[in-house]
Amino acid sequence: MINLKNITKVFDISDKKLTALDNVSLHIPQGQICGVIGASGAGKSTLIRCVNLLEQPTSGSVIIDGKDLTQLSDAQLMHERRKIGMIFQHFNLLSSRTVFGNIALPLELENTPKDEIQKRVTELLKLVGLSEKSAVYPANLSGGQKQRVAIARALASDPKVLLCDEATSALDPATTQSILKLLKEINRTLGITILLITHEMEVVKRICDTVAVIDHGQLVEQGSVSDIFSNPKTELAQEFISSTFHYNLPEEYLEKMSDTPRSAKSTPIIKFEFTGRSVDAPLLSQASRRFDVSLNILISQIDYAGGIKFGFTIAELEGDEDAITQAKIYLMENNVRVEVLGYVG
Ligand SMILES: Nc1ncnc2c1ncn2[C@@H]1O[C@H](COP(=O)(O)OP(=O)(O)OP(=O)(O)O)[C@@H](O)[C@H]1O
Repeated sequence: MINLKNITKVFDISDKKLTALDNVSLHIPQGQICGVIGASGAGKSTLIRCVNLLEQPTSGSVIIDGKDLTQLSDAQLMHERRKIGMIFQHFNLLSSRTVFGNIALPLELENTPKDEIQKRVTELLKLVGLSEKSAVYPANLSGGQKQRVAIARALASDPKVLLCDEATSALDPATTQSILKLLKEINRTLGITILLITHEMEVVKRICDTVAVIDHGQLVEQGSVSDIFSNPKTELAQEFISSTFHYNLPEEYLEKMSDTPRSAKSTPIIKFEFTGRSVDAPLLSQASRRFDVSLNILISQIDYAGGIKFGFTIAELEGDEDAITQAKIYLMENNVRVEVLGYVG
């Protein structure tokens, strides 16, 4: 449904050239949700803006529903853009129009008859759970409600594709969950293909089927969510996965911890991260037995993404220094990511 082929975007800034997208290719089949994740400045917004040609790629093709948008006349492009809805981080609602008026706008621009507008907007309000708010102005809505209005407006022209530009980044965690749930519902019930950009792996984990990691304008890794979570190939993908874990070490450990061992008796506090390839094997107990190292587990978490189990354990390791080193090597050889957080004692 969405097929980006070798997209490059170069911005001319005074006498310098900045390559914001470098030969990006991405295919999203009909009905799938794809997340593009990257750090600030990686090129996410430029990429999503190239999909509806708000930004003209310097080279490459943007094929939506079989048509290459870069080859169309302005009139043809306007027609094809109706197949593409978009929502934004800051909702972009018209403050002078009510909820009804905002959702009705794209239909009015298409000269849809009034009774049809009434019917369609009523349906959309029901879909996004805002039937009671039809006559309310955006200023009197919560962030989550505003995004629901924006979603309804994006769906008004019955698009085949929905682009989401950091759609939950301005929302609190609970509201984020409810908006992601709504997007998933829309994807399932209406079969709409969704491309979303985000800097949060949490969003990818919750609703995406596939994910692409963007870094300095290049897609450095892409695949199904289960593939990436079970076998991240780049350090960047691994970092995004790690960022979905939230933990606090006990205060008593933080107070005692130092970056380097204070004495020969110091013991390391180590974070072991497991992905789909390592999480089911009893690797920690194997390492403990094999190298005679004892583990005092402080925190452990397991989560799921795309049907894949992944997680981490933070433990204090006691034993001979060589034995600890060998245990660490053994775990790393078995696809466990090992990070020394500090030392105690
Ligand atoms: N209109 C523009 N003119 C010149 N440079 C631009 C323009 N838009 C984006 N850039 C540059 O292109 C690069 C990618 O920017 P982009 O906004 O796509 O990144 P991003 O991943 O969306 O970042 P963020 O998450 O901070 O919004 C940045 O270096 C940015 O400064």
